[in-house]
Amino acid sequence: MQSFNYRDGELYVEGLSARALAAEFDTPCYVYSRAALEGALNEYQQALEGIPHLVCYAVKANSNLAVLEVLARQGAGFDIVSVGELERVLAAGGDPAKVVFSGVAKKASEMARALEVGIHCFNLESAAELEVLNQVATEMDKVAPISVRVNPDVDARTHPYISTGLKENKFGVTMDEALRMYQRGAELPNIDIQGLDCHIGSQLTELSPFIDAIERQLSLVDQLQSQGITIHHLDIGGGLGVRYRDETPPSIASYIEAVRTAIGDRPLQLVLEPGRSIAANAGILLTRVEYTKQTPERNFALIDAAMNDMIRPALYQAWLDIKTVSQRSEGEVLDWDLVGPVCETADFLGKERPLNIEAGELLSVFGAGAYGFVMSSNYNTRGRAAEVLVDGERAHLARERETIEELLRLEHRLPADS
Ligand SMILES: Cc1ncc(COP(=O)(O)O)c(C=O)c1O
Ligand SMILES: N[C@@H](CCCC[NH3+])C(=O)O
Repeated sequence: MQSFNYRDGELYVEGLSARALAAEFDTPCYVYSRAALEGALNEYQQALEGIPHLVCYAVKANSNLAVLEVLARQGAGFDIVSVGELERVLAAGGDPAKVVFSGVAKKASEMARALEVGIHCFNLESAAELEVLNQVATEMDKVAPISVRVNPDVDARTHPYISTGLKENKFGVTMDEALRMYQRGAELPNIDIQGLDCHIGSQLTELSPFIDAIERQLSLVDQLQSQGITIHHLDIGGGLGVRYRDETPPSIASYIEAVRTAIGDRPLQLVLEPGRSIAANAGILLTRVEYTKQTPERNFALIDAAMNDMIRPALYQAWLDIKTVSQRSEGEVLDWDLVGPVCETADFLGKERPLNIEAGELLSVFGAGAYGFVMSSNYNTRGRAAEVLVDGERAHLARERETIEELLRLEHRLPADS
């Protein structure tokens, strides 16, 4: 069943009308579908049946506790990039033994916490980080499980800001450097070599870059084996794209099929770090048109969601589908620029969208479940939107709307005598 669909001209999220959700939780407001989250994770799990695997959902895509809880209950592991994300996973009941820790600049204190709770693996991104981790582990009398993240210099053919596997990107290390890091790691008593890691970018819509990267990883696995270093798991990262407009990414099943073929019958546990392909199409952003303003050049719909709520159009020129929550039979379809209240010309969610709208209209921004709320900010002292998780006929307030009092609470006036 589609989690977001129109019935009798009205948008529904599972069993609830979007109009009713907006009335209850106000706008702007993110709405996630539990069934859609579970469905996407299940697609991965089913496609991976029969081989040892761990699906580590990339928490950065959508880190709401209720979302993490849904995925943890279905057996997901988690890919984290900060101690903050680790605490979220723990708070949501996630299993630390299924956590992989990515990121180019982990602090010693973050490593210590991850060692304390016993994560599955640290994905190391530099030789310097290996030394720091060994030291932290030694001080704690622990052994740290590690992978080295290689940068295979493969073009992911995605937006340059979300490509991570080219040699000019800051991520990972070269194949040669990885080899040296494994040799060094094998000598260190508080380091336990477990895997080999790679993540070449996000919103990939073709299979070939993934397969190229995996083949390069596998040749390193073989080279390491010939030197007596055994790799137990292959972490292929995340990155599978979704359809926002007219993209035709491979399905989860065909992606996994291609990966399985590339790996063959090697005795490797397969670790994946999907984020967007689980969360993007499990969420919408509801927003209301406050005013309309028509000029000789443009038709502006001034909406109550802004770039601080959803920055992807401004940052990556991302195109998100935007529709009215109620399909109207009367009125006229015009091309509208959907712009927010923030004082930036880049503050738009869509441009020249053919829509039939008037002031007060409710709109739904689709594909907003990943890299939406998590990238929001308080720019222009705007409290961040509420987040709601729909489960069948029930709506669960997953995060309250931020109030201005809460925003001011962390700041302090100067002392009166200064
Ligand atoms: C290391 C790492 N793993 C996983 C992901 C998740 O990627 P995606 O949301 O494209 O699946 C990212 C983000 O690109 C990442 O940087
Ligand atoms: N934030 C990006 C994806 C980056 C993934 C993190 N490595 C987006 O919204 O498309």
